[in-house]
Amino acid sequence: MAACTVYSTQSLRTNISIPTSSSKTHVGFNQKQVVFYTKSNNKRLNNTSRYLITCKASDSQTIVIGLAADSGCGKSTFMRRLTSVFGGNPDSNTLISDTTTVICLDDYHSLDRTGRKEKGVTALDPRANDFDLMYEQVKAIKDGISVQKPIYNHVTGLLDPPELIKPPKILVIEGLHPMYDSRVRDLLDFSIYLDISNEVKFAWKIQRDMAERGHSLESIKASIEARKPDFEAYIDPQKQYADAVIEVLPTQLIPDDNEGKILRVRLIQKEGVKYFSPVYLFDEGSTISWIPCGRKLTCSYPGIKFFYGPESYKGNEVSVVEMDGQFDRLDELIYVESHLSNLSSKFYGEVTQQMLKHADFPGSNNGTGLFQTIVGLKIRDLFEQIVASRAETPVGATKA
Ligand SMILES: Nc1ncnc2c1ncn2[C@@H]1O[C@H](COP(=O)(O)OP(=O)(O)OP(=O)(O)O)[C@@H](O)[C@H]1O
Ligand SMILES: O=C(CO)[C@H](O)[C@H](O)COP(=O)(O)O
Repeated sequence: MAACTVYSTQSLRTNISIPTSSSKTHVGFNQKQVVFYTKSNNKRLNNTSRYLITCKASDSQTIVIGLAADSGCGKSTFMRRLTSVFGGNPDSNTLISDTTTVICLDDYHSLDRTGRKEKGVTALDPRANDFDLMYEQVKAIKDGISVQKPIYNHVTGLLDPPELIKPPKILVIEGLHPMYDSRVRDLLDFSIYLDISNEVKFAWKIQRDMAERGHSLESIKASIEARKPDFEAYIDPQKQYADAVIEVLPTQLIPDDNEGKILRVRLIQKEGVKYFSPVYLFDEGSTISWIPCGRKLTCSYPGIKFFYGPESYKGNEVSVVEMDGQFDRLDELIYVESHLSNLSSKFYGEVTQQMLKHADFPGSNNGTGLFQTIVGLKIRDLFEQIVASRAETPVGATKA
């Protein structure tokens, strides 16, 4: 239950307050109203109009983060970095730390694998997903109410019996459609889109699905092609709504490179988002190109190039930090970190420390790992700011 203070309306000015669990009553919540029960026999009390309930939202509201990307685009890797920033265990299967719970939106597939096949729709098609249930459950969790969430089983292609999800401090909803439905989108306190270009997606898919899942090159190509129209219609447009986009492109340092190993990664940060202040290089608002290679940073061919500047993105004002190339020595990242500002780190060198801690994660030697780590710190900062602001102002005042 949320920690709420119950005031008698007649005696507000005389400062008489009844705590949430007084000797005679305790307070319950359903989705619409506050309900009083007697303690002795848990009987509902109807005549509660004399009371005014004031709840501090910090105690009762979950912060919701949306992470959108196509399958195989690094969502799990990003979640492991985020969990680690919050002090959780990034190697746990459930990715649940004391603070964060991650829900994979595949669990809201309304059609199982056979159902999709019969109807001739992909999992990316909104018709294969239950947005009403997604909205109701995310809203309930945000309001502090536990839900029985369905589970989509990727091994069997069927829906398993549901599992209980209790409201955490931070809920991350990750998957194909966190920003597709406007009702769900409006519940998000912050949103991220991982935008992996087709060339790079292909290289990653081959690496994973051939090496780890035994798929053939032809089948991987066919699956990417089959998903393309729905990806473009339903997934890609969500990036216009994202507060931060991590865009992953082939390098520009090697002319006509098509290996997809060296990456140019752009962190696109929306301006004017509450509790989110974009990271910048050297001088906020300026436009800068920087090649840090030299005495303080070892760079083998083709080197490393940074860029920072303002841009317009999908009709929004954004600022972009870009890194092309990869680090030879990860400990030297501290040199780059010292030139970045507004990182929301707790101490000098925290970004480098996080990157070194997970040096074995994919992308740790390039901009994907660097920017995922920075966005993780930004989410922690956003969370701390929201909690602090709620602690200052009790935002809910309800007459029962
Ligand atoms: N930054 C990266 N650099 C290189 N390869 C990467 C990177 N991120 C992910 N990959 C590759 O892509 C694969 C998929 O990554 P990950 O499991 O994090 O993606 P996902 O979006 O969670 O996938 P799915 O939705 O299919 O479970 C990894 O096994 C790895 O091969
Ligand atoms: O795009 C996806 C998100 O992960 C999957 O393809 C979708 O969830 C369907 O899963 P499966 O192929 O295991 O039936």
